[in-house]
Amino acid sequence: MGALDIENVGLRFKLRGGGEVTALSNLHMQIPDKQFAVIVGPSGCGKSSLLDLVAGLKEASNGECKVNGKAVRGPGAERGMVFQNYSLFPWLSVQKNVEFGLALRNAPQQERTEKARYFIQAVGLKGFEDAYPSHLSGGMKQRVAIARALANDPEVLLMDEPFGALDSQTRSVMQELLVGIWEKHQKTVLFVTHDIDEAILLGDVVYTMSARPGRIIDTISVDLPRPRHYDLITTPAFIELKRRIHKNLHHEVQKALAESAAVA
Ligand SMILES: Nc1ncnc2c1ncn2[C@@H]1O[C@H](COP(=O)(O)OP(=O)(O)OP(=O)(O)O)[C@@H](O)[C@H]1O
Repeated sequence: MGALDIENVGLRFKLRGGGEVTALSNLHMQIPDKQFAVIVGPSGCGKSSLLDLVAGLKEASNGECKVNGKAVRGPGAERGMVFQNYSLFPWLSVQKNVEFGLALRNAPQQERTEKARYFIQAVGLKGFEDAYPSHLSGGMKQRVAIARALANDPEVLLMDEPFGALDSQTRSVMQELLVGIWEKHQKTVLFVTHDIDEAILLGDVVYTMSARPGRIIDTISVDLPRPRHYDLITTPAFIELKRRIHKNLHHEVQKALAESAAVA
């Protein structure tokens, strides 16, 4: 079970020189168990902040995030996070990076070894168990980060632009890998991206956020059949979804630019 409720969430940051920034306001989302939910939004609208709130890395100024009805009060093993910059421990091997969450939970060594091996294989890195992050490509590092999150057996996988730093070919392979893992392991996924094609190719639902303060302004169910191959992006159904998301985003980016011009 990994249902996620985001109820009337607001987030404000106090600024050092006085005043505050409202990053999120009146944000509502209801993500059912096992759904692949994608968020797109203009830069600075609060997407990372929202994931941090669900991960328990930040605290909401008002409202609440709930996992299976239980309010988030801090980080927890039922939520796994994957960041754009991989966030691997450079001094640990692939095997030890993937074991990390299990070690934190004092899982027996045999369980750590077996689970890590299983997920290293699942992300296609068998044979690289003893390698260190500095010897891996970006795509390989992100596979390790995904294996590390999965080894901890989270119910909800939070992914903050995980493929943003990868070239388009690697990105497309990683998208297929992730969907395969999601279908097999039945996780709830909350995935942030700037890439509209990626959002539609991956998501059951695509949420569009407004310019800051971020809230959900559009929710689109993507009813395209799976598996979704890249060829799909030239079909009329795909183009129609893309047009709708693009139009909303364009409007929000214009709004954000107009606001910053007014402040300047
Ligand atoms: N610690 C902080 N103090 C003040 N403002 C902050 C702080 N952290 C984030 N912000 C502001 O809150 C807003 C939301 O930031 P956030 O990083 O969540 O946006 P984002 O949508 O993920 O951006 P991007 O797409 O560019 O990664 C931004 O305007 C940012 O400048």
